[in-house]
Amino acid sequence: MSSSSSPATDQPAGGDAAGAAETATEKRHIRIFDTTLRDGEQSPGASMNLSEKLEVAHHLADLGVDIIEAGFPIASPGDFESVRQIAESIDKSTICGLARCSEKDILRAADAIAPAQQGRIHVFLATSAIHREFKLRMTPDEIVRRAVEGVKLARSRCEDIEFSPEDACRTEHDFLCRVVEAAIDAGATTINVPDTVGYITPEEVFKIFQMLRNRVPNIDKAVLSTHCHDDLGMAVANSLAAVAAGAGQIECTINGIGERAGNAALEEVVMAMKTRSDFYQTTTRIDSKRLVPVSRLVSKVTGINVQRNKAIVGRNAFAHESGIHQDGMLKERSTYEIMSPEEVGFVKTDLVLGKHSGRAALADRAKTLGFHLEGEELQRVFEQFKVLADKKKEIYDGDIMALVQQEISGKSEGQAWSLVNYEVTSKTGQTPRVKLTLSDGNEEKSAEVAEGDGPIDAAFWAVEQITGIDLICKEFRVRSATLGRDAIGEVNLEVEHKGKLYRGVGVSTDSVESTILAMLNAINRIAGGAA
Ligand SMILES: CC(=O)SCCNC(=O)CCNC(=O)[C@H](O)C(C)(C)COP(=O)(O)OP(=O)(O)OC[C@H]1O[C@@H](n2cnc3c(N)ncnc32)[C@H](O)[C@@H]1OP(=O)(O)O
Ligand SMILES: CC(C)C(=O)C(=O)O
Repeated sequence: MSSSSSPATDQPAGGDAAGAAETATEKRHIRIFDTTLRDGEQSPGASMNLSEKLEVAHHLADLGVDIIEAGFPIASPGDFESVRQIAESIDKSTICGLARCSEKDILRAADAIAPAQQGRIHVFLATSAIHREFKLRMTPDEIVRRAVEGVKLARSRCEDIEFSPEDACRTEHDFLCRVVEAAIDAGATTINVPDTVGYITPEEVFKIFQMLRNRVPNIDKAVLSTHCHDDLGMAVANSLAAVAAGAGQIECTINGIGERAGNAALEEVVMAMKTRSDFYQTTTRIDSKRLVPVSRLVSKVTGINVQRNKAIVGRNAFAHESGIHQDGMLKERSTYEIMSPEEVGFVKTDLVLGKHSGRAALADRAKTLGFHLEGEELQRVFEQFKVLADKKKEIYDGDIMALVQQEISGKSEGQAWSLVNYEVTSKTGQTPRVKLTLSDGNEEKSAEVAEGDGPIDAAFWAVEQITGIDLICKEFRVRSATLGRDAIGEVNLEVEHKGKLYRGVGVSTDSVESTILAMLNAINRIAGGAA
């Protein structure tokens, strides 16, 4: 797609080695608005606890994200608290809270972002005929009045206001122009144009943005933003079409997680604009070398795996399997590689850690993987590292990531159950037996059970008996964190308790122990109120 705002060069495509030259045109800065902690968390089963959200927010700020949508403060006290704490502790990015067009939502969002150096309130109200008639039951005039009131109230509490006409891409053009003009007059500084249901095509997005720029008289007073869902697999293409038509902000999530099929993937839109800056003529503040570590972190804390062939961050994204490709790569990498693995943060490991490594080497390795370990946190991970190093000869990056993730996920509030010791007996043809001792933080409690189909089932019974918390296991996944027979086994659980879903993760070289640790992680989330 070509346009006056995105001049394509007439150079041959193919990166530096192919000789493509950049034009002298000044590049447009595109703001990256990350909504992993809000829309991303709306992925079924992806809820994060407070410490996980804080960790992700710090990584997003280090990555260079301009705006972090930290949550929907009216949704729950936990959401409010996480937005407030993120606003309090991050000054490198703008911190944004979402609100419906209602007084209580807007005031709650304003209070949550109040501590931020730079705060934003994001007010939304659906505008399409389907949403107006069936969901909101409001007339077009009422929609305009509510949008104006909402933006004005938000603006009385904060300078930086984003307004989203939800389902904008299915809204009648005349009405969309009317709402957008009114919202800007009321004080909106960013106008986001969401494709809420992932219905639109790139050509149509391009025309909508062009139409808004041509028809809304005050459009220059606001930054235009795009927010695309991936129901038809076009979220990234649509976001880039919006940029080509003049959008100045992209809303996206790490790994493309989000409601239903997800949102536009941050790493994909960023690397498309970077690799094809000759075409898009845009820049971002994103430090691309941090993309892989942040992708791994989000995958770990949400329990949503990244598919192997996922663009940019998938394990196979830079793997060249076939002979002709390998031959080309050996002769000249740019024959088959349009960007380098190092550029997006894949690291080559030459330092292998083991039982003789100290804190400095561990902290350094963790830093390369994107984690800043210090103080008590470093000490706790170091202790786990030494226990592991006694069992395994060599400790790989995957092991370190698994230990750090366990540390982040384990930091939940309130009473914390922990494993003291266990013994398991399992023989062919006999019911397994588990002797288990846990600590609730004050005292140790033990149980011995002979029940279940196997040692893992027996461990479930024993944990339930001691904690008094009933769990229905909905999903149980074991994967090895690294290669080799002595690899760490990582257990990811999804359990139901009183109708709500909770996740848990546990890592150990022993799969029964990983299971018990994953159950305790889920139980501590239940106790701490984080799904
Ligand atoms: C497109 C998006 O992704 S928007 C963000 C979606 N995210 C979420 O919904 C996650 C968090 N949500 C929640 O925790 C809850 O839905 C809450 C706390 C916000 C509201 O809960 P409840 O008060 O029980 O309302 P419920 O969810 O059943 O229904 C939503 C209500 O908000 C109204 N509403 C929806 N959008 C808006 C809006 N932008 N402005 C004003 N009202 C709205 C609906 O019409 C409905 O009102 P009604 O109950 O009078 O029919
Ligand atoms: C709140 C808005 C921006 C949204 O998430 C959507 O429309 O998908």
